[in-house]
Formats: sequence, structure tokens, C-alpha cells
Amino acid sequence: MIPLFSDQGRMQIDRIVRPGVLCAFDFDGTLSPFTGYENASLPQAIREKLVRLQSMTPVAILTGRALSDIRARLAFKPDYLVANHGQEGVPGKGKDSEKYRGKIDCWAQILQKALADSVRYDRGIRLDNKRYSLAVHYRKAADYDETESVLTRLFAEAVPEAHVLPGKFVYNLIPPGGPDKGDALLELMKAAGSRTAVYVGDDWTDEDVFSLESPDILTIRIEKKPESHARFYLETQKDIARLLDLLIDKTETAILSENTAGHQRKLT
Ligand SMILES: O=P(O)(O)OC[C@H]1O[C@H](O[C@H]2O[C@H](CO)[C@@H](O)[C@H](O)[C@H]2O)[C@H](O)[C@@H](O)[C@@H]1O
Repeated sequence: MIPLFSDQGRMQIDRIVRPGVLCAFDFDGTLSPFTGYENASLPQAIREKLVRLQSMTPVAILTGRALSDIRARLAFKPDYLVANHGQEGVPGKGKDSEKYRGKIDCWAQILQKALADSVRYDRGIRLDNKRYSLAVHYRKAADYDETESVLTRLFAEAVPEAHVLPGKFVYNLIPPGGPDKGDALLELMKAAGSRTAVYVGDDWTDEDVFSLESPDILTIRIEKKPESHARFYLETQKDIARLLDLLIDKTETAILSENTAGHQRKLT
């Protein structure tokens, strides 16, 4: 992985950022710092930068949260808002996820019943039914290793069909064969008519975008992790502000130089 704020990183930004570039971001741990279970929100300074960027080029947010949950946390309307790891909000794909709703409710019932056994399962485990996917949080569990091992066993036995994706103190349970963030990003590029995209994420579900390994998609991970498929990284989540400033500056320059070139073509 290469630091984004390096000569190589800046060269890639110059190559990818052109008029119409799709700028896409994960939410928790990327635009918003990790907090606790309930109170994550978009910092005001980051919101202002996103709004500025959006005035020049399409902006998308791709999150594991439900659409109903993420809207209020953003307090601005991006061009595209994809939720539930790609199950909600992809233009033209809304109906596809409906068929999974019954299955998700059924998994939730089975797991809720099992987790009520407080001898076997830590009281700090919390199940979140997001209608199109489930999140099983264990940030408040006493012993993380033990909790990970009992939960992994539970999923294999009780909901073997679920596609289980680990996250930061969370397991995401996704319908088999459903779309992921990678599929969603490609659809958004089509919908926006963007030939290039920048994607910033921090977690396992973002690997579905990082693994696309397309020369037209600049992939950036929050924090270096050798096994990640992202090409570039930011040292810490706080660097997202600096990255947004850079994207704003480069997008502005790209638009200006295209306008100048267009003007000169008209004159000749
Ligand atoms: O795709 P994302 O936008 O990164 O969403 C992934 C999950 O984010 C939320 O959980 C995470 O954030 C919590 C608040 O900071 C934190 O306490 C938890 O440990 C993290 O896993 C959200 O609650 C989940 O539904 C999302 O799947």
C-alpha cells in the first residue's frame, strides 16, 4: 500500500480527478470517526467540504447502515446514498432487495432467541435488524476473542445461508447472492456517467470495492493494512479532511482547465 499523500498518490489523484469524477465514501470510520453504538454523525466541517465538492462533481456515500438510519446522520443530501452494504439506494435496483426481507426477519428471530441465553452469549451483544441485512454488534462484550468464536459458531449452525462479513466489533449478515458495495459503485458510475471514481473506506465490506482493482477507480483505505486490496491509504481517519480539500482543489482545477480548453477550441 502507498501513502496517498506522496508523489505517487498525487500523480494518481491528478490522473483520476477529471470533470465528472464520482467521489464515493464509506460512512462509519471514514467520514465519521468511531464513537459508540448510537451517536455517530457527520462532523460539520466534513459536511461543508462534501457540499462544496458536490457543487462540482457527483458525491456518493455507501454505508452498511440502513437508509432510514443514515439520512439523519448526514444532514445533507449526497447525489447517491447507498445503504445496507449495497442492498438499498442503488438506482433501478430497489426491488431486487425486497425478496430478501422475509429471510432477514427470519434470521433475526432465530438469532434473537439464541442470544437470549445469557449463559452462552455475552449481554453486551446487540442485534440490529436493518431489514435488508443484520448487524450483530459486540463492542460492549467483555471478551472479544471468546465472543467472536461463539458468534461464528452460532451463525454457522443457526443461519448457515447468511453471508457473514466481519467489521469493527460487528458481524454483518447479508443475503447470499445479494449485491455488495463493489457492485453498487459500478452501478453508480454508470448512473452518474462517470468514467473515473475515487473510493475511500476503512473496513471489510469496503474490500468489495477495493478488490475491483480497476485502473479507473482510485481506492483509498483509512489506515494501512497490508492485506487490504486498496492501493493507497491515509494514516488516520482525521486525514479525511485533508483529502477532501485536495479533491475540491483538483476538481476545481480540472473543470477550469476543461473550460479553458473548450473556449480555445471555439476560438480556433
Ligand atoms: O459501512 P459503514 O458506513 O462503515 O457502516 C458499517 C457499520 O457501521 C455501524 O457500526 C459501526 O459504527 C458504530 C458507531 O461508531 C460502532 O460502535 C460499531 O462498532 C461499528 O461496527 C453500524 O451500526 C452498522 O450497522 C454498520 O454495518
